[in-house]
Amino acid sequence: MKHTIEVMISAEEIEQQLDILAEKINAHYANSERLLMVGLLKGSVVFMADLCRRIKGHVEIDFMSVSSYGNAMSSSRDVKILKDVQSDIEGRDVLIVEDLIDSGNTLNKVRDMLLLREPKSLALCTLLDKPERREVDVPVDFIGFTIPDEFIVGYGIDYAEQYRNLPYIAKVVPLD
Ligand SMILES: O=P(O)(O)OC[C@H]1O[C@H](OP(=O)(O)OP(=O)(O)O)[C@H](O)[C@@H]1O
Ligand code: HPA
Ligand SMILES: [Mg+2]
Repeated sequence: MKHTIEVMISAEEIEQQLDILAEKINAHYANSERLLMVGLLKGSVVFMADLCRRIKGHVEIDFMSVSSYGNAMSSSRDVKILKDVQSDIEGRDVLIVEDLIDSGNTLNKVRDMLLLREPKSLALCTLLDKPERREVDVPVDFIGFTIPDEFIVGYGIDYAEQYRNLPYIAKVVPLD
């Protein structure tokens, strides 16, 4: 598809919001002994790298890979688990770190799966939330930005694997 991109959230705005988000997360986990942050590959990698460096105390990171979009622009609803976490999460405080919640299918599936393993607590953090697109309800504890129904790229998020390296968030604008 022929398209262009337009900046939606600048790198400076992301930095500022990460400071606010990290402050909330640090306060929430002030008494936690071994917080485990679980990022969903690949989209959350950039966000995870910036967020985890702002979290205090003993923190571990791990990753899962699930995929529902492939190279398409809409969710297939059929969320596939491609790589599981390496850590045993039973009895742990677990924070899922996600770049974007759109339909909610990805996080809903991951949440259900991780809850079966009986973590001490399970919370969800997303940089971007697109509530207008929600198909399933997911309880989100920490949200960076609530955004309108636009297709987003940058800061880890792709369109057909392109644009993950952008330091800002942009929207994809189709050209005819
Ligand atoms: O709320 P949903 O409608 O499920 O969509 C959100 C998910 O879709 C994207 O991932 P994708 O499956 O494209 O994989 P990627 O992170 O490797 O790009 C995005 O990074 C979220 O993980
Ligand atoms: O807006 C989006 N951009 C990229 N990937 C996505 N997966 C769900 N929504 C999006
Ligand atoms: Mg993607």
